[in-house]
Amino acid sequence: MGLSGISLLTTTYSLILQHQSLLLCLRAKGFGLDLKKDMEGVDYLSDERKKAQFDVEAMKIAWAGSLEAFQLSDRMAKLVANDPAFEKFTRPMLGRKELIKNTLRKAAHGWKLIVDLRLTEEEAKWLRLYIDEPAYTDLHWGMFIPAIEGQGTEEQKKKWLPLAKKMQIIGCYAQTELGHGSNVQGLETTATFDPQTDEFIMHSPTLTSSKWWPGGLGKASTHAVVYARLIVGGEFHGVHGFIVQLRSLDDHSPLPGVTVGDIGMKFGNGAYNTMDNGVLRFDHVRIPRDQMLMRVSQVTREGKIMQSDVPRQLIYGTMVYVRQTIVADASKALSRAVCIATRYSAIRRQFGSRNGGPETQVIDYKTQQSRLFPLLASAYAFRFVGEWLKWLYTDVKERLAANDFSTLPEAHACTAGLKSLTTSFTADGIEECRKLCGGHGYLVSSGLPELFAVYIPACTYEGDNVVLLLQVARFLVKTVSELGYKKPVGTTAYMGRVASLMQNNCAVQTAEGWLNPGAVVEAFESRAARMAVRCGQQLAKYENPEEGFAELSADLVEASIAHCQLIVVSKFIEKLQQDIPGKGVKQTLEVLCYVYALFLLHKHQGDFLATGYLTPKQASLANDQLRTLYSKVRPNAITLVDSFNYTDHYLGSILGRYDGNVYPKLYEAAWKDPLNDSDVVDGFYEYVQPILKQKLRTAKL
Ligand SMILES: CCCCCCCCCCC/C=C/C(=O)SCCNC(=O)CCNC(=O)[C@H](O)C(C)(C)COP(=O)(O)OP(=O)(O)OC[C@H]1O[C@@H](n2cnc3c(N)ncnc32)[C@H](O)[C@@H]1OP(=O)(O)O
Ligand SMILES: Cc1cc2nc3c(=O)[nH]c(=O)nc-3n(C[C@H](O)[C@H](O)[C@H](O)COP(=O)(O)OP(=O)(O)OC[C@H]3O[C@@H](n4cnc5c(N)ncnc54)[C@H](O)[C@@H]3O)c2cc1C
Repeated sequence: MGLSGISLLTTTYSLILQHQSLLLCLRAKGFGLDLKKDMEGVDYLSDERKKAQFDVEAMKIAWAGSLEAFQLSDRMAKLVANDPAFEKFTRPMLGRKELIKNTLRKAAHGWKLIVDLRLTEEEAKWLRLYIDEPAYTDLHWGMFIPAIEGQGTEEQKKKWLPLAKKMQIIGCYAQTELGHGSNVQGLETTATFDPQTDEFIMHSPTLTSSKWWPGGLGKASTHAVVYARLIVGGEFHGVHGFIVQLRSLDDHSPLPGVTVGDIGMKFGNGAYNTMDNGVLRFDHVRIPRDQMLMRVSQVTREGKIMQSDVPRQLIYGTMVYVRQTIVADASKALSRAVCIATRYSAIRRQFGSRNGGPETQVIDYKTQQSRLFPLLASAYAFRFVGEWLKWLYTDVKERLAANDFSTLPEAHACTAGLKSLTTSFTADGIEECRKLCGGHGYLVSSGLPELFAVYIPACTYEGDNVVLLLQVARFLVKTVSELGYKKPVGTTAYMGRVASLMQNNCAVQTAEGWLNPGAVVEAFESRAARMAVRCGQQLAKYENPEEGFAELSADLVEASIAHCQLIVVSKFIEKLQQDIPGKGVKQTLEVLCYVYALFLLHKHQGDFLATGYLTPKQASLANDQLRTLYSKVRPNAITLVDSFNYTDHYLGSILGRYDGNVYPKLYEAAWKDPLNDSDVVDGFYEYVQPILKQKLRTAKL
């Protein structure tokens, strides 16, 4: 569609919106309510905002990472929120075809803004984030381009990146197959070198070899990085990436030998159904030899395999990159849900009314606090560990460019483990936020059902969370087994003090004693070290290490979780050792840091007790301190979620509105449902009236 088509659509769309709100006013008046009068301009959360004990503007900067990052993100959020083309409230009601067309329209409008306003890549990334609709562009920018950047030679990058970055081609990341996802080495698609023609022949030999799941593949992509078994001279040489054109650049039809389509509807309405996850089969499709991504291995014109000195694991490098971005995204998704649940918990009142006065705000119930505040603290914890992981990834990338591969295993273990830990917790956390909002949380207009439906596949894509924790376990077991002769570094450096961590027990004697970063870190280090060493000792009893690993895998997963939780706690504490300006900002973050750590300690106290590091009394003191900490969070709760700086557009939730004007807006939204277009429902005369009018022949009923 041309750009004039897009603006016509936008105008039509805003006319529809105006028409809807007019209808709504008339209808509401019909019920004797003047909603317009009640609704506008009042901040129902202003009393809550006055309770803040810290400088909210400074906290916004601490959350964003820097003043520049805050300003950039704020500018992009407002650009999207103020543009009617990005309206999203009708999304859950659209059929699949309309949904995809709507997403294509938004992506085109987003691209027009990027070009017209000359946005930087960083600005464009935030723009796409705030458009808040999974689209083929996520995979094009998030995986296709990084795959070429990470695995292509300089020549290949020179050829393909300009085309991709100007969007003259659209690409996706085609790795997973119908029969193979986690086991990448088990992929069946073949790329056979033909020395006669200097080409690879891409082929899907079985049904299970069909590519299945790649986002953007179904309908949008013209190209893909396809992962396939390299076959040269009749021999298999491992899985590699190949750039393959799938569709004509003239009319978008599939090229000869290519069968491609969408895999069908996914969980939830709207949600991830805006994405065209696809299926792809090749029937002996030929591509030039130079379309194999050749940074790791090269195939020469003569059909020789040449290995460069980079490790073959670099073929998995795009996954390391994306797992790192997924950790940063976890804090965004969790903070959105928490923002909604916190604001609504301050508006919602139940029970406790005295002398006809108002009922109690549900946020004041200790049970509500003990469920909500750890999620709030976790959102901040994930934000800071995400920031650290980005630093780690940047460092590894620079080292790789200089052919230093020493930190790659650590980067793999950290990205895999933290991706798993943060996405599992966030998925559960969003669902908990829905429950914290009672019945209204189940309404689509709360924003929570769609957020949940969009988010949960994060536990599966980019590596199933259990499979990834098992990777961390391998890394830990290796670290433990090498302790006698190799000094552990990075996130496993604490293992170097394993003797004292195994012997020393917790010294905390009072609830206040837990407000000590050293005591907290030592508790998490001791628990993680003891669990890893215990697994190592158990493993040593097996003659066949692989058999032992499989047998003990559930325990190994728990040890990996303990290690990853230690990383998150430590990075939060390290963040607080930095200069954080603004009245009360650091002190408030310290409270959240202790909430995060002591909540985990309470939740997993079985581990801490079983490893013998804590006594039941010390565990109980931690819980006492947690209650005190919740009281400290309470006055700051609303402003802590305001500090995320989310627009109402991005939140997409009536319950989470900034002004707290929940009930009139919920009432208004109900009347926007198409079912309320008429008083008598379609189908009434066919299916309901005949029942009402029936004359029963027997008197039995
Ligand atoms: C602005 C950015 C926006 C981004 C937008 C993105 C939005 C997201 C949308 C979602 C898109 C989703 C995409 C996908 O899902 S793509 C497909 C992802 N697939 C997977 O993740 C598959 C998971 N499986 C694997 O990663 C591996 O196969 C596995 C780790 C399980 C390894 O299996 P296996 O044991 O068979 O391993 P190998 O024999 O091949 O290798 C073992 C050694 O290699 C090391 N290793 C493994 N992985 C890595 C890695 N990624 N990096 C570095 N090293 C790695 C492993 O530790 C072993 O090392 P040792 O031999 O030394 O022990
Ligand atoms: C929304 C979405 C988008 C996606 N986008 C893409 C994309 O763009 N490109 C792409 O290539 N792929 C994509 N994928 C595919 C995704 O990467 C895979 O689904 C994922 O890697 C998991 O693999 P699997 O489906 O084979 O799960 P399986 O490995 O079959 O997992 C099934 C179960 O087996 C368990 N299991 C598997 N192996 C082990 C083991 N060794 N030990 C113990 N338990 C095990 C798992 O824990 C899980 O419980 C996407 C998937 C989804 C849901």
